[in-house]
Amino acid sequence: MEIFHVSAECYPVAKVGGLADVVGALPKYLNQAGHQAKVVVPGYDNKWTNENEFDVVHNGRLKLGWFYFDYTVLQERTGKLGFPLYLIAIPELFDRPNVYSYEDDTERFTAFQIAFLNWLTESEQYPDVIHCHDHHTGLIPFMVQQCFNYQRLAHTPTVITIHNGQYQGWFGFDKMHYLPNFDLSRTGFIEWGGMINPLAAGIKSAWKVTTVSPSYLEEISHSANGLENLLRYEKPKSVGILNGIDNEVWNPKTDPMIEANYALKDARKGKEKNKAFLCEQFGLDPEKPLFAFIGRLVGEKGADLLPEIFHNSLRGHYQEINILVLGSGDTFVENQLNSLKPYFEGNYNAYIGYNETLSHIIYAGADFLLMPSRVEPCGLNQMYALRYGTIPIVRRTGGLKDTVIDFGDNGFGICHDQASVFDVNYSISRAVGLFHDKKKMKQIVDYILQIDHSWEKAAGQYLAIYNSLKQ
Ligand SMILES: Nc1ncnc2c1ncn2[C@@H]1O[C@H](COP(=O)(O)OP(=O)(O)O[C@H]2O[C@H](CO)[C@@H](O)[C@H](O)[C@H]2O)[C@@H](O)[C@H]1O
Repeated sequence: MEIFHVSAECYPVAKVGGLADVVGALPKYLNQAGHQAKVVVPGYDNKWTNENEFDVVHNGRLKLGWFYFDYTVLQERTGKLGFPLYLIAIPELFDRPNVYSYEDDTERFTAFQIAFLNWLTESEQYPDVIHCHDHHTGLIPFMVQQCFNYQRLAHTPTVITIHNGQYQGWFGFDKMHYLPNFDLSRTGFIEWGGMINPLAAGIKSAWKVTTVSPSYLEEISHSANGLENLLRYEKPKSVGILNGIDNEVWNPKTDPMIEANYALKDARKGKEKNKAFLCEQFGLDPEKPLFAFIGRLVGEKGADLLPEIFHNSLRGHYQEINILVLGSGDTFVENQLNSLKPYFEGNYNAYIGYNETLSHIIYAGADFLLMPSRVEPCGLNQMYALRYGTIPIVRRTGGLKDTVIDFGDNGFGICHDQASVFDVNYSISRAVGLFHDKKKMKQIVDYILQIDHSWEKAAGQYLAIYNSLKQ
């Protein structure tokens, strides 16, 4: 079966968060299962693109409202990612280093989607499935079905995966002329709440909707940033599939980014070496439990709670614990996290920014990983933590609820119900107790190192969906 995955991100080509990890892994596993899964992302002007080689496979021109843009489709030459990778280069819109947060993001991602469909129709490619990811590609299922230019693709099954329903890509009807012509009586398919809503358009028009965990599918029928009623209505065509992780990239035995590699039998030593490295880099004490947070510093992740949580725990367990943060996002939170440093020197540090290598070393060297998320559609960090023998401390929500069981319930993690300062401080206190129970700690670490969250299972569930859509 031939499947095109279309996305704004793909690891290692362009990564902002977990979307990239999924799009960089799932297609590889689909190919290993004997299918032809391909990935299409915009051609950004970033390090990865500049360091790799491509062949031009198509040149075209697209119309966006009153403007015309030339675009080129480039194919990565070696196939080393485990899937054919195509970049759609639209120099005026994507020749920039970052993935998002430009004023013309609406124009950029609408043009990207049009270019993708133009390319398929002009080169007469008819895949078995087009799989879209998040709102940046949510207009594709609509355009395939409704735009006159793409009539020949009208019967191609489309799937949309919601990685994060908070962001929907809204824009006004003053930009409706960006879309290629369609029967205006179908305008309802792109509208939600008086705006053009690309995520809603994807949900309405795609043949199947998937969310990245079963619990998240339940949650979004009552909390989805305005899309609750739509998601409830579309529930019969929706499925929750828990993400996997790329066991080749995230493998403590072979990971080239960490200080010392390890497996089950030498996990204690290996983790100690990584912890020692981190503690030296960040002026922390390797004898004390190390708590870490990795992620985007935004409300969904509970990042605004972190400064108070850290302040309370560092005072309550005075000089007994270490805390290390890696993240970027809300400037106010970034400043607050930085401003804690002088008060708790030797026990607390923060790296404000994005650093892939450091994230791997933290998963390997920390004892506990904090995830006080308000919303967590799946969450990959807790699965990476488990893979590296680090105990996750999570709020029971979305995918966190589906993947972590409290050690008090014969499980292996620490769970709390509220995204509140009190709940997290209490969980940290429980973790300190656990850390000093060496026997229990070893038993849990040995157990979690053997949990398998690889993509094989989830890839099989996606294949079952694709097969059910076969014409
Ligand atoms: N400062 C930093 N430096 C280095 N690495 C950093 C970093 N900040 C984040 N990361 C990395 O980015 C990824 C984050 O993935 P998540 O799944 O936790 O969240 P995200 O909210 O981006 O994804 C959304 O999509 C994914 C995929 O479906 C869902 O799991 C999730 O719940 C949903 O919110 C991890 O690989 C993490 O290590």
